[in-house]
Amino acid sequence: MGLNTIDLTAFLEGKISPAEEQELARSFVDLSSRWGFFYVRGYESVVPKDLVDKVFQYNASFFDLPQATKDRLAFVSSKANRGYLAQGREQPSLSKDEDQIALERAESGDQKETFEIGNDSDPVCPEHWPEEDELPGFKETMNTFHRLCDKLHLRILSLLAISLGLAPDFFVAANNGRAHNLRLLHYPPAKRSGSSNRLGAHTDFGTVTLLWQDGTGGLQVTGPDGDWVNVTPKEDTFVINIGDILQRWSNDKLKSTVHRAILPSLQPGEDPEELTKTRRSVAYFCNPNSEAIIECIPGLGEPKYEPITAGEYYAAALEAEIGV
Ligand SMILES: O=C(O)CCC(=O)C(=O)O
Ligand SMILES: [Fe+2]
Repeated sequence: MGLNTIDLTAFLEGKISPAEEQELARSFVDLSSRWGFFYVRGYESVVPKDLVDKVFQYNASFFDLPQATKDRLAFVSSKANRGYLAQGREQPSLSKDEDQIALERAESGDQKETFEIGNDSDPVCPEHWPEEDELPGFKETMNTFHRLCDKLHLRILSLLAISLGLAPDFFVAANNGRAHNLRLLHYPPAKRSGSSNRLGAHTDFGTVTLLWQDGTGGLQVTGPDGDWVNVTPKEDTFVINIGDILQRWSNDKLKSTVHRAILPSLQPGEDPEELTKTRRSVAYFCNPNSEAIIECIPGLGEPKYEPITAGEYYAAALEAEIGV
C-alpha cells in the first residue's frame, strides 16, 4: 500500500465548509497517527510553485560553488544550526548514543551534503550566507521561502489543533517564533557497487517537516506494519512528516516515522557500472519556540513524558549526530 495524499486547496484558500473542514481534520489526524507521513497537494496559494522551482535551482547552484567557498560557510554548532555540512559530518541515526552513531558513520556514512538556514532575523545566531556576488539572489529567495513555509506551517498546525478537538489557535503561542530550519540537500551521483545508503534511517526532531523532493526517488518510510515503503516523487506535492517533539507533545498519539534515503533502484537499460543520478531535496523542519515547554496536550491521556524545553531537546539531539 502506498502513502495517502491530502488536498489543502480549499482549506488554505478559505473556501471550505465546516463539514469539509471536519472531514479534512479527521483524515489529517488519522494519517498522522497511523503513518506519520503523507503527501500534500494544493499548497500553492501560500507557497507559489515557481518559488519552489527557484529554491531547487538554487539548491543546484549552491552546491556547485567551489568547495572552499562552502567550507568557509561551515556549520559550527547545533545550538545555532546554520551553515554548510560537508559529506560525512551529520550522521542521522535511530540511536542517541554518540559511539554507536560514530560506528554507523564509519561503516556506511551518508552520501550527502546539506546547507542549513534559520530565521534570518534571529538576533543571536547569524546565517552563514554566501556573499551576494557569489550567488546573487540566493539570500532573498531563501528568506522569502522561509517566511512562506512558516505561514503554511501555522495553517497546518491550526488544522492539527482542529483535528485534536482543540481551539484552532492552540499551537500558535508556542510556535510563532519561526525557529525553523530550512535545509537544502544534495545527494551526489554514487556508485552502485558501494553502500546504497544516502541518508541513514532516522526520525525528525521537531513538530512537522515539510519536504519537497526532485523526481529521482529513493526516499523510504516505515509503514504501519514496519516495512519500508517508497515515497515515490509526485508532481506538485510535498510530504509532511511528524517529528519527535510532536509525538511527545501528543503523548504518542501522532507518530514520528522512521525514514531514510537509498540509491534509486536500477532501471531497465541502466548500466550498473555507471554512477546514479544526483538527488536533491528541500526540507523545512518546523520547531516550537526554543523556550516553549512541551508537555502533554490536554485530553490525550495520562502523560508518558516529563515536560521538556523545545530548544534544549532539539540541540542535544542534533549535537549527537553532528558532534558540535
Ligand atoms: O532527502 C530527503 O528526502 C529526506 C531528508 C530528511 O529526511 C532529513 O534531512 O531529515
Ligand atoms: Fe528526516
